Amino acid sequence: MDEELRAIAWTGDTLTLIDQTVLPDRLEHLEVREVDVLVDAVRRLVVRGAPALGVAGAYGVVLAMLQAGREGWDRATLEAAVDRVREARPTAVNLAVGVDRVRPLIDAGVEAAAAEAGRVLEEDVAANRALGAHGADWILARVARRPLRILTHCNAGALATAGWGTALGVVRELHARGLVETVYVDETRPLLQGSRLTAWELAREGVPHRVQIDGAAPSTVLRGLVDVAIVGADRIAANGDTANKIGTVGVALACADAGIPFVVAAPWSTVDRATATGADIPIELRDDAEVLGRQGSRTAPAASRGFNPAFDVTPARLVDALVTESGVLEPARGRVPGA
Ligand SMILES: CSC[C@H]1O[C@H](OP(=O)(O)O)[C@H](O)[C@@H]1O
Repeated sequence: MDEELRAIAWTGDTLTLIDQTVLPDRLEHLEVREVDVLVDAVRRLVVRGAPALGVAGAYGVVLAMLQAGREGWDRATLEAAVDRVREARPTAVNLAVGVDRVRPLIDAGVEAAAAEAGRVLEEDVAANRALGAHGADWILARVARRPLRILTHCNAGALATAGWGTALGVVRELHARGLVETVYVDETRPLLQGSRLTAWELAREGVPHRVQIDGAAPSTVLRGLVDVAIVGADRIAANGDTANKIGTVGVALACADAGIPFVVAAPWSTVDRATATGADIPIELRDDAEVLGRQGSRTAPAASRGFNPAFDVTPARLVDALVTESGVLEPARGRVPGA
């Protein structure tokens, strides 16, 4: 494996994104200099994952400032453009957090705003490295100090963050210690972030893994084939309820029934104390076509409609560990962010 994987980078006036819609077939980059190109990239999941969206939001403010200077926007036009970035996807709280980190610096100028956005990026990489170690330590202390069989859902890796990853940050740390036997990777329909992105990250680094259909996950857990499940998060409420990719709560229910740890790995930037419970987390409803296919490749009759919530909410009582950069909370035991 060559240099560390970075999904998002800033070079002076351009945000360079790995285009995650064409992985694993092609590694291509999208260079973004305009706000509405970034908004489209967020909505199409060219860039995706809560922490990565936080960085995109932060630099989205800088892009808006630069475009305002090029095109002579007034302040209202600039603020409306920043709002479009902030509202591009509703569930991952990091997008709004990233915008709100940089927006107050609009009057301070592009250099100051870009410097703050750079801090958002580097803070996330540092947080992921730290939470990876905390998560590995917590798991090894509670499961066993031997190579482990892990299950993960969706992609919470370097591609979903500024670098290293959250759930995959814990996996990378365990792998570095020689303590990963295999990773069961849920393919994660409909957009296949697991089979396309997580498997790509693990394969390029030689981490043993097997891709499974989402529907296999509860059975794999209940058959005793998994020692621990580790997932990311898009928004964590004050009571510890956690929004993550659709299909996550099924994994958590199986883990609870099987008595194995269900671990959420996320930086504090994903915790939203202003959201009291999971019932208050906005769940993104995406296009039917992602579920049903489009003309010529439909997976259901033309008369069928789809139902495509992109996230679900796992209640805190099912979250054995919330792994952050400053340590591990245990929501299932009542140790929650808002306590
Ligand atoms: C480290 S956050 C990853 C998180 O974000 C993903 O959602 P999406 O691919 O729609 O941006 C998924 O929920 C992951 O767990």
